[in-house]
Amino acid sequence: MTSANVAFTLSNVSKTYSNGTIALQDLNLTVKDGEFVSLLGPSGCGKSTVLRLVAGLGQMSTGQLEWGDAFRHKLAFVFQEAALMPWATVEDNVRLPLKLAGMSKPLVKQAIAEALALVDLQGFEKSYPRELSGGMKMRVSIARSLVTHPDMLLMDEPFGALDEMTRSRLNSDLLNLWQQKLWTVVFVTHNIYEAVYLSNRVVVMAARPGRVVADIPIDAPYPREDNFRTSPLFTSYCRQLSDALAEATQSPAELSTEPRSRYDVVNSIA
Ligand SMILES: Nc1ncnc2c1ncn2[C@@H]1O[C@H](COP(=O)(O)OP(=O)(O)OP(=O)(O)O)[C@@H](O)[C@H]1O
Repeated sequence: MTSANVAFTLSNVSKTYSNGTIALQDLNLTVKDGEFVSLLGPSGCGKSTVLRLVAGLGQMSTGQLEWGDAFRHKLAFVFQEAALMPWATVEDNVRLPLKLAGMSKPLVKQAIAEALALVDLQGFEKSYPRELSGGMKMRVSIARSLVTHPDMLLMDEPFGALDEMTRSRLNSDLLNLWQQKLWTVVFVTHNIYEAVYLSNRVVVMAARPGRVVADIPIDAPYPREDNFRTSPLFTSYCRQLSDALAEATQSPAELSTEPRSRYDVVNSIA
């Protein structure tokens, strides 16, 4: 892989919080420009810590983060909670990052309109969060992230609190947008089906200490139609991830020391 198509590399990263919790130990991860990578793993395995370190929110204890040459790394973070200002309209919520950046008024108006169109919320500019469904609130939150035209989305379980139907719809819409906009996406989830449906690669992590235990490419073409979700290929990837997760929840003593090779895992599909 040339450095030109690398978005970022985390090398030998460890993170110990001030209370002594070892959140990550010796974690290595390279994400390519334009890739959709999911981080999947049990609670507490350090998925959010990885995202925060990539976003520059907090310092690693050891190791390094290197950005690829061609990558502009204009980042946007999307959290599980929509975290909208309840007293502000949809457009005022989406306006917030632009206001903080001091953008001029005509450009702001256009940027808000574009961001709301991307998430299919035209016509809801004057609505308040209390008038919206959970899925719509999450769309507003995503619009607020997209309004600054990021290259990379760091998404921390953005659809974890939504019902299955809404999650599935937002998954499809996110994939369509990703294909149009050529973002690099790092997506944290607990949900195997979501990870398989969305990703080029799923990185499985284990806890205590947080580390990578499997790195599984999802070799299925895009666009991924709804029938991908019911295909034998989809089921076999879900099974592999389920096995890797079961391994991830074993105690460290029971695990092999090397991460599973992505090719070993792919070869075992049949
Ligand atoms: N600010 C902090 N101070 C101390 N410990 C922390 C802090 N943030 C996270 N941790 C601990 O670090 C470990 C990894 O946390 P992290 O939130 O990264 O995991 P996660 O895989 O994202 O978990 P979840 O899926 O539950 O969100 C956990 O044991 C957590 O309790």
